[in-house]
Amino acid sequence: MELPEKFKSKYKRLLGEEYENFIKSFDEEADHGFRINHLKPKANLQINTKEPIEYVDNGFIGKIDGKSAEHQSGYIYSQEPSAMFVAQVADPKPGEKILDLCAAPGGKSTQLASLMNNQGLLVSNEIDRGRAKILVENIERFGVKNPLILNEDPANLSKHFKKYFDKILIDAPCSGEGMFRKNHDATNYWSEDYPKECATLQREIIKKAVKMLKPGGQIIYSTCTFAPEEDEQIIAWLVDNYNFKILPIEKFKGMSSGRPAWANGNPDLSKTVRLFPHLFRGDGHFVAKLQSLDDGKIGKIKYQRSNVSGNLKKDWEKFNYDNFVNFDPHPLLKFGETLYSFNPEIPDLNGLKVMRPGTPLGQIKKNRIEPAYGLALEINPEHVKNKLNITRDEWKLYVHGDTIPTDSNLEKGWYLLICDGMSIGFGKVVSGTIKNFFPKGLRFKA
Ligand SMILES: C[S@@+](CC[C@H](N)C(=O)[O-])C[C@H]1O[C@@H](n2cnc3c(N)ncnc32)[C@H](O)[C@@H]1O
Repeated sequence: MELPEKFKSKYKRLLGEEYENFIKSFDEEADHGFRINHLKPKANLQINTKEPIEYVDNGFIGKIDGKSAEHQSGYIYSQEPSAMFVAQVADPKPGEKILDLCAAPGGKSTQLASLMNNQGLLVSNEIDRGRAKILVENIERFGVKNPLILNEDPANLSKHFKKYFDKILIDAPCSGEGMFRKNHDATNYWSEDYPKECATLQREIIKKAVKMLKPGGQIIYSTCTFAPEEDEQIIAWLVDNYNFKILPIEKFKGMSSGRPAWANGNPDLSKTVRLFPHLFRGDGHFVAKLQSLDDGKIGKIKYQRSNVSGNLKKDWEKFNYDNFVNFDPHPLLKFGETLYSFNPEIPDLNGLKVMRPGTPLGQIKKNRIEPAYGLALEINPEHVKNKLNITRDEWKLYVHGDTIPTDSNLEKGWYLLICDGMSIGFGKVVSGTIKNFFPKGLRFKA
């Protein structure tokens, strides 16, 4: 692979003897991986799980088909193997409040959600509107319960969540040197000064993150670049300017320690972790875990309240009675023309750019409700009255937006469509036909 000359001379100087192996690794094929989603009930998945990844209990080496039922239904998530290490390091505990500050397309958010097992609060934020929409699709597909998905600048976010989170993951925008193998065009953005420019942005993001962290909370910082300016030097700056200590991270095969000599010599920097493609099966990452040494109170917050009118509540209760069993999502929120359930720990959403305040339950129509696509992917099928098994060929018709012929004796109404055990969406059965409610913007030819 053609790499910028200044990139090569920089790493020759930094890596010494290791340099040749490092540079050779750029000519090897990029590594692919995927995770199986344990938030969903067991299903008959057609995937190859021969090569498990040691440090992620549901992670595997391999490439998945983005146009498969497994992918559409959120049973699997494609993620580069080194990127899977970060959420493991965050080690979220059920019940914690966690912010994924730079979250799109959602690899780390969906993994955090898995580890949190749908308990606690996950706030996933992405500054870029287009990328935030992809984040929504991926989190929705994954079936995360009551996620708050925002499209905010960290500065505005920090005004709404003062000293609030137990953990904040900053998977920072970076010079992306670890992406070169997968995306050769990324080398075009690279210049000698690019890592320094990225570091300036990273420091700004961290300053805002610190304001949102509870005293005693943790920051997990990661990049997919090798540049010391964005890795060890950022962490050195953080501990020099704020009251944090670097926590040790358990390393697995092929992982190496951060290099104090590449920053200010602080020996604790060796507690950070580098994943180099010449030593480790993955494209490359840097991860650090920091503990706030502050004590004191958490910030005061005005919580979001339910805003559902009496009539809408009645429509919801009828819709719930007709279609679900033992299902009581709450509190409820009308947001736009959609009814959601939301996590009662979220702050008042006024003044925030909200992509999703929680789990979408249904589209509000005049005097009735239609089930939301996102609900089909989140709800346990046990709670749905009418279910219909469809074949993989019928699934192809569904994701293409076609109607599907079915038994003409089937009672009219909403059905959760299930393919090989995977919930894939709702359909409306009317006189021997399943009417298609797969969202228009997501349709594809499988
Ligand atoms: C490395 S990517 C995140 C990948 C994601 N965590 C995942 O695992 O799928 C970094 C993200 O930071 C966002 N970003 C760019 N500038 C930013 C800023 N000033 N503040 C916060 N996020 C920013 C980018 O749009 C990008 O989506």
